[in-house]
Amino acid sequence: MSSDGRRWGLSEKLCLSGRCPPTCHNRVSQHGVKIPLEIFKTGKTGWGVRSLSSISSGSFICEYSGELLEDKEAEKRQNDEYLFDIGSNYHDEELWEGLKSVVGVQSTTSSSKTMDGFTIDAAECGNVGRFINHSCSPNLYAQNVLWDHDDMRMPHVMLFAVENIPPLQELTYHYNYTVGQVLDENGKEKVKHCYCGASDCCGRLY
Ligand SMILES: C[S@@+](CC[C@H](N)C(=O)[O-])C[C@H]1O[C@@H](n2cnc3c(N)ncnc32)[C@H](O)[C@@H]1O
Repeated sequence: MSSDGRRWGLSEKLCLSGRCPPTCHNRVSQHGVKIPLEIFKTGKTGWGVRSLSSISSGSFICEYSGELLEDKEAEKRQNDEYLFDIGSNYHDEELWEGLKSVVGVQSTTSSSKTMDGFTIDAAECGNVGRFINHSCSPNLYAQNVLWDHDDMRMPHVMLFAVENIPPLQELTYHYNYTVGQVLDENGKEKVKHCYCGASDCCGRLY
């Protein structure tokens, strides 16, 4: 999965100053999973996740947890099914410069151009987030959140509801792959067909 298109959690970044209390509403993703999530067997995409209760738009669902790897280490992994590429091209230098003056924190990186990419691998260790499938018409989105350190290369990846979601509807987010982007060890294009079933499904994850 790739992070292209995701944006930083602006309001949570303001809490980097550490001046807000633990009850601050901007800390919604720091208190763990609050929604009763169920892992279930889907028709075509293996295990998936749904909620036993209704979810309000904007609610925090869960973190995508796993082993944090440098991209070059992740590329060597045989099993790429649970990789989440945090990426580095979401970095918004102008936004960060503005925030630094507001919250008085320093980025540990000087420029987006020098940032190394990181990937989360949930194959061996992870949480419920590793079972959430891709959809071309998703009801969740992934957002980068910084709260316990200020290294922008390795944010927490948090999943939030895009809309009100009724009970038992499968939870999905867009993996943000580009078709043709994933290559095998010989440089040959890898193909993974998409079975999300959305009317606007493009037919491929990558
Ligand atoms: C992070 S795992 C999601 C959980 C997975 N379904 C399982 O059973 O563990 C990602 C993998 O699930 C499958 N998958 C997820 N969404 C899919 C989709 N829309 N179409 C086809 N396969 C999908 C792919 O094999 C993908 O590499």
